Amino acid sequence: MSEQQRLRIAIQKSGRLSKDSQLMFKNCGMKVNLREQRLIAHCENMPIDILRVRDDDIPGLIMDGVVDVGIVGENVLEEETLLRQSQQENTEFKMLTRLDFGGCRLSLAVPEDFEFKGPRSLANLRIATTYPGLLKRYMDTQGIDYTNIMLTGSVEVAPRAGLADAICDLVSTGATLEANGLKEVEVIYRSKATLIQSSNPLSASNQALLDKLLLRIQGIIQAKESKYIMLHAPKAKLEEVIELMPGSERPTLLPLAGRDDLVAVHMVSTENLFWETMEALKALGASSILVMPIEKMME
Ligand SMILES: Nc1ncnc2c1ncn2[C@@H]1O[C@H](COP(=O)(O)OP(=O)(O)OP(=O)(O)O)[C@@H](O)[C@H]1O
Ligand SMILES: O=P(O)(O)OC[C@H]1O[C@H](OP(=O)(O)OP(=O)(O)O)[C@H](O)[C@@H]1O
Ligand SMILES: [Mg+2]
Repeated sequence: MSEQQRLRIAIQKSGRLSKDSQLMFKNCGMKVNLREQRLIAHCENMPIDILRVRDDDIPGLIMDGVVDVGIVGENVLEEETLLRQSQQENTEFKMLTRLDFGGCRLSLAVPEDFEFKGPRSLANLRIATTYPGLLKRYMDTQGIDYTNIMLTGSVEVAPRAGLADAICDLVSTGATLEANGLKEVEVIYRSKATLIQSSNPLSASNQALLDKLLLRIQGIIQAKESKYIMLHAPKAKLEEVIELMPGSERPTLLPLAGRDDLVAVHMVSTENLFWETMEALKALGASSILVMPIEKMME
């Protein structure tokens, strides 16, 4: 098959989304040798090429139809969309699915000793960010003037370096802010990684391949969120036990050898079973409660 006909997927070369993107494709059954530091990696068992680029380039590559599919944070996607809209450029793409990694928030943060009494406290101050479009949209809705200081990295250092009074940057655990003597004061955008597709039509075979991959990806996400639960329950308390199990519409009931008073209950739960629920189940007389991970799922 020629290079042109292979499905082209762009992922971040190295950074926060790289490992999870690679693992997701591996779990989909794709065999890709990414060990070499090459821009393009060929999938050995499917007609797919993986392009490894900086995450900032992925939305543009999709919107310009240079690659077919991409994994990128919603923050970067939305920022590129705002930039392109301001330049009257094409912003079309198809959102395929939100993924279960790359969760973070874009927040305003100020030095610990800054007296913050709401976004108004930032009026006419300098705010350093890598996301000028998202910051402007937020400040415009608040009706607050400010000076944008564009930085592509080390944003958290800007206040200490005297470059800015506040920052607008990505936060996950908050450890980076704390290490730089800053406090988070407003969340302006919540983001996760997403799978997006170019709006250019694919060949029938590539579209079929993508549809298959998408089902596998959704199966992986669903499986990660689900648990297989097994327990022994007293027959007399069965209704109450089933009531307590999360998403327990159709449990399987099995007889237990030599025990007429007990029954085994098996079910797939779409949620985790919390300790509190396990304790409540035990209080009802349930025993041998097992909560097991599910690797793959197809409904
Ligand atoms: N602390 C975090 N926890 C989880 N996800 C994050 C975190 N920080 C960023 N992300 C998400 O991962 C994406 C990539 O983050 P990363 O810091 O690797 O980007 P980068 O430094 O711009 O990389 P590149 O070199 O590809 O431009 C972000 O746009 C965001 O969607
Ligand atoms: O709240 P935290 O858990 O500390 O995470 C936030 C940090 O993570 C990201 O940077 P990353 O560590 O990916 O490095 P980078 O600045 O080189 O992109 C982001 O830009 C923040 O700096
Ligand atoms: Mg980047």
